[in-house]
Parts: sequence; C-alpha cells; structure tokens
Amino acid sequence: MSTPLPYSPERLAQCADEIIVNVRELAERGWTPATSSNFSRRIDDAHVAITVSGRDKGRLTGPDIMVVDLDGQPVATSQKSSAETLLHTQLYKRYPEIGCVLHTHSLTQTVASRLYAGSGHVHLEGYELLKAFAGNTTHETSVDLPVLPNSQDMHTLAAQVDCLLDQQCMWGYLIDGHGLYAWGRDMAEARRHLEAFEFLLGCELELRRLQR
Ligand SMILES: CSC[C@@H](O)[C@@H](O)C(=O)COP(=O)(O)O
Ligand SMILES: [Zn+2]
Repeated sequence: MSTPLPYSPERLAQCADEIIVNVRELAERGWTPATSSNFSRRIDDAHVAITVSGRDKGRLTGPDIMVVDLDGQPVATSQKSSAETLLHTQLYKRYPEIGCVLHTHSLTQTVASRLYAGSGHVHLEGYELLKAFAGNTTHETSVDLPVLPNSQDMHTLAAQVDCLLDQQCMWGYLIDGHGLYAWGRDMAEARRHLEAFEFLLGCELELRRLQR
C-alpha cells in the first residue's frame, strides 16, 4: 500500500494549473528568458507548489511543478526545486496570508535593477497605478522598491530580505542584475503587483531617457 500524501493532490493540481496558465502568459511577454524565473503557490499551511529548477517556464506542464515544505525541502518527490526556493518559502513561513510568489527576469526589471542598485531602492511616487498595491487607496503616496545586491547564496539574500521586511510593508523587491520578486495573497494579487512594478519601472526608465 502506498503512503498517503501529506497534502491534497486535488489542491496541488489546482495550484499547478494556475501556475502553468499564468506563467505561460508572462513568458509570452518575454519576462522569463532562457529558463529564468520561478513561481510558487501555497497549497496549505505546510506545503507549497513550486517550479522545478531549470525548466523552460514558457512551456510548463504538470510534472514541472513539485511540492516543498516551508523549509524548502522536497515532499514526496526526488525532483529538485528552484535554486531560489528559499526566497519563496521565507515569505510563506513569515506571512500565513501570502498565497503566491512570482519571480521574473524582464528587460525592464533587469535594467532598472542595474540603474538603481547604487541607491538601494527605486522611489515610485505620484502614479495612479500605486493603487494596484494592496492597502494603497490613493496616488498621493509612494513606494520604495528595494534593490538587493545579487548573490548565489540564498541564505545571504533571504537574511537581507528578512531585514527589510522587519522595517517596512513590501510587495516586492529587485535583485541587482537579476530580476524582480513580487507576491500577494493569491495569484491574481501577486500578478497585479508584478505587473504594476513592471509598468512603474518602465515609466521611471522612460522618464530618465527623456530627461537626458
Ligand atoms: C537561467 S539563469 C536564472 C537562474 O539562475 C535563476 O535566477 C532563475 O530565475 C531560475 O532558476 P530555477 O532554478 O530554474 O528556478
Ligand atoms: Zn532568478
């Protein structure tokens, strides 16, 4: 007799479908070049559905999504989860209300991360689209999107993210020369935050170009 799974397979299938459909759309926009990017969705209090490392994110199918626990350890599989699993699980562990984490490598995100690495953040102010971030009800506000130095050591990166989360409410951050992490309570909210950051970073880059 096989051991029962510690999570609901129906819920995993639901999460995997959601990831596959949404990520295909993001990939079509060119936000996941060359197998980059990773994506996850909370299954329950103790489990997360996440992309398998190294897969072409524009062509994900069911077997490209696996399960890890909140420490990032694989559950009931021998597959290898995303190299950046810890950056996902640290958010699920810290905030029970977070349901989805999206990481992409668009041109706009990567260029912005390079330009603003020196100041440590991108200051976004006065845009109507700031209302896309949960909790914001007016454009008369500002959001500082942090830019972290890149590292291949996920524990170093995760410790820096934790420090930032201790100080401020955040819906995302950039990593220098790398890309953007954004999250939300569910897929729709995480995607709204991701798209808002992408658009606002595009505006900042365009303004810089015009003001040269
Ligand atoms: C293909 S280079 C990009 C990777 O190093 C990494 O940053 C990334 O986003 C994808 O890694 P993955 O292990 O597939 O989740
Ligand atoms: Zn990455």
